[in-house]
Order: sequence, then structure tokens, then C-alpha cells
Amino acid sequence: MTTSAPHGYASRHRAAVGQRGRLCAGIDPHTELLEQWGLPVSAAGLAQFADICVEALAPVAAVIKPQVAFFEVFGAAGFTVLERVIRDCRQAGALVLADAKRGDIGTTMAAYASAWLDDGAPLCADAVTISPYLGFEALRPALDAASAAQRCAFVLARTSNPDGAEIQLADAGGRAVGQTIVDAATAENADGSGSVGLVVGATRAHGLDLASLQGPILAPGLGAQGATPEDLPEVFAGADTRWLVPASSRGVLRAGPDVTALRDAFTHTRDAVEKSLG
Ligand SMILES: O=C(O)c1cc(=O)[nH]c(=O)n1[C@@H]1O[C@H](COP(=O)(O)O)[C@@H](O)[C@H]1O
Repeated sequence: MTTSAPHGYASRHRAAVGQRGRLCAGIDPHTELLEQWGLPVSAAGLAQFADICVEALAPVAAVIKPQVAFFEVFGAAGFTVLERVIRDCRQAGALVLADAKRGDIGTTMAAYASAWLDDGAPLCADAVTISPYLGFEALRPALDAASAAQRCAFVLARTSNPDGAEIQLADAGGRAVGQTIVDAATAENADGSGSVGLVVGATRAHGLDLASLQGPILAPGLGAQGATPEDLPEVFAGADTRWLVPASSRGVLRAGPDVTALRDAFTHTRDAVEKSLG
């Protein structure tokens, strides 16, 4: 396989994490967190939660990952807040990874790709999570849209939850299904664009060969799901950890609603990640 120098999303991503570090800040406005922060469980409470997160995290995080489900709960009003979060985080210099986990076929997948990756779409982000379990090639509209727009499609390979094993570790002709996803993503990135990322949980021995990916690896599971910064070198031995994007949501968000405390929790974890990965 021939490879070429990083460009497109790869360059944007590497510049952002070079300046701000690799930790991704998840914005997951759970009901429990809204209550813990003393906010109403309503669209108004969601908006206040989101504003605090943007103020604390957008100036310091390279990548911010709003979990779309927690906005969707509030319908149109929630999506209005999400549009603002995406816009404000991007204006503050963070890359926004919309955690939507979309996956469908044909024209429907093309519509999802447009919704999250097309310039001018109300929810346009820098990247989106997508699920390949209707077939990797079914994701083609999102892969092409990401590549054309210097954005990134993060494909689920080996998720952080224990239930993922039954599908992701199933044998697919001598390779695990998850490894077939890694290999397909690797082939997409041979042009150096880094427009196809992977999602590989930080919580377990994933058993994947990630060495040739040349694209970002989102690693959720730090904090609330039990993974620590110190686990990362072993879990991702063999991967190019310059591309690693460990993520924490509740582990950082529990420090809110005070903006300074929230930012400090983020930078403390980020510094621990950088120290651990070297
Ligand atoms: O794609 C994701 O971000 C994701 C993949 C995965 O394998 N596991 C996982 O937890 N996530 C997401 O990462 C976030 C984890 O949140 P915390 O457990 O609070 O850090 C949630 O938004 C999950 O949906």
C-alpha cells in the first residue's frame, strides 16, 4: 500500500492536538448531571449546561464531542442548543466531533452525511461518529463527504461496552469483524487525508492491529467507565499514539458547574494523558 504525507483533515487534526493536547472533552448532558449542577431537566437547563461547557472547554480542548442523544431528548429545542454548541466550539478553535453514531443505507446515509458534514448544514461539524454494522461500504456517502470537505468520519470498530464483543469479535474468515473495519479504514486513509477515524474503547484489550491506520483513534472510556490515562500505553501498544484521542465525558463534567473547576478537571486529565503517552 502506498501512503502520502498528511493533508486535509489529518493536518487540521494534528495541528489542533499539537496545540491543545489529545484529550477529547465529551459534552453529555445526562439528567443526573443537570440535576447535580442544579439545573432544570428541560431545554432551558440544557442550554445553561451547554453554555458552561462551551465557556470552560472550547478554548482549551482540541476536540469536543457532544453526544447528540442528550440534545435529541429535547426535540427541536435541543437541536437548537446543539447547533449553537457546534458553532461556538468551532469559533473558539476546537474541532467538533458530533457523536451521532449514524449508520444506514443509500440515500438515507447520504442525507446523514449532508446533515453532519456539509458546509452550510445547520449541524455541520468537523467530524461525526458512524456505525459500520450495516456494512462498511454502506458508509460510502459519509466517507466521501468527509474526504471532500477535509472532515472526518469516525467508524465504530471495537466499542467500550462489553456487549460489543458478540459482533465485533465474531470471526470473518480468519479476522475479527472489528479488524475488517480497521483494515477498510486503513485503505481509505492511504492518501494521507486521515478522513476516516476509528472508535476503539479504552476500556479493554481490543485485540486489533491498528499500526497502519494513519488516522485518528477515538478512545472513549476514560473516567466513568473505568479506564485511566495510565492504561493507554498498554491498551494502545502498537498503535501510533500521536493519533490517539482518549475521551472522557462524565469523569470531567462531574467537576461542574463552576467554569474554573470544570476547566481544571479537563486540563488535569489532559495533562495526565499527555504524560502517560509521552
Ligand atoms: O463513540 C463514542 O464516543 C463512544 C463509543 C464507545 O465505544 N463507547 C462510548 O462510551 N462512547 C461514547 O462516549 C461517551 C462516554 O461517556 P462517559 O462514560 O461519561 O465518559 C458517551 O457519549 C458514549 O456514547
